[in-house]
Amino acid sequence: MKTILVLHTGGTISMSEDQTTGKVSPTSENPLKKRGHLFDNVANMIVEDFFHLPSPHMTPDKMLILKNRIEQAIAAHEADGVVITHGTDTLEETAYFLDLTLETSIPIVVTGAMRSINEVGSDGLYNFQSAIWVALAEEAKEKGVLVVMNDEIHTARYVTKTHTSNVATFRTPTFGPIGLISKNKVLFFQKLIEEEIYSINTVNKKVYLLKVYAGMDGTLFDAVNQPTTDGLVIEALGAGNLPPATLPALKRVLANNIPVVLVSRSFNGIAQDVYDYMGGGKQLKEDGVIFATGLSGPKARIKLQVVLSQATLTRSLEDYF
Ligand SMILES: NC(=O)C[C@H](N)C(=O)O
Repeated sequence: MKTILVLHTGGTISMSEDQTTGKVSPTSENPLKKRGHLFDNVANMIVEDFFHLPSPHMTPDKMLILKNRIEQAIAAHEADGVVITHGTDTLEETAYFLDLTLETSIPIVVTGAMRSINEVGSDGLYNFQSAIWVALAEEAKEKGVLVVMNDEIHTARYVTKTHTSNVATFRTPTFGPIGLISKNKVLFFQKLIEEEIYSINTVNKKVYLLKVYAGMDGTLFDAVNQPTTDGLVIEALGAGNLPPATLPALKRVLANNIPVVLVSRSFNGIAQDVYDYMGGGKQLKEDGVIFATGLSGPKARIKLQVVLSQATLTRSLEDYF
């Protein structure tokens, strides 16, 4: 029988709702630990209450601690797969951080819940069970970090939370899920074309994220243009365009050798340097802005932070995106 390492980090999957007030609060011990017997004939389980965090409290430093624990388990051949339960608000960022920093072929699966453990129609135990099945599946090997929610299997790289309350909240824009679970049967129908792994031991780079809007000027660009800033990601308009009033401040950021990575604020599609007008993507790229393909703003920020945290860069920063 295979062994699965389960690392609980908190989130609604570990919370309970006060049936009178409707308030959802963390529990002292993750309720899923009491349901371990459901997997007695399925897998050996090593279960750790690793963090007790609502996921808005998750930080890159904590993601690194989680990564190091998993790395230790991999090196010690402690488990055949890993399941991490996590709050959904920042689940996609932790999953992608692990995807970029863990070198392993074993399944690493992240899951969560949109309803607390004692709510009618709670999805936590169901998602947890699905995550265990995926972590046990041979086909889940060599697939990078996976996010399993609501019967779907997504890559950590592209999945995102799209709804504040719906159990079907996790979607992959443009491409869709790479697999599904149906009555505990795990099916894959896609996989990532290439993997990216970066070895890091620290993650203290200051990388900011700005969302662009109609009529935006350079105020926020000037605000992040500091000697302590290591990078900037901008969620630009459409295919990758900016309002002209942002350009002088953007040029001041670039002149201070602060790398600027651009993604689109649009949900689907990719950023492309197409338009040749003031503020158009073609001119931004010529000015040195790096276009990231297919990533969301938060994902591009995680990636820039990880890439800059390596001991050395083996190629130009642009070649990493
Ligand atoms: N569904 C959830 O887990 C949301 C919760 N606020 C969290 O991210 O911890």
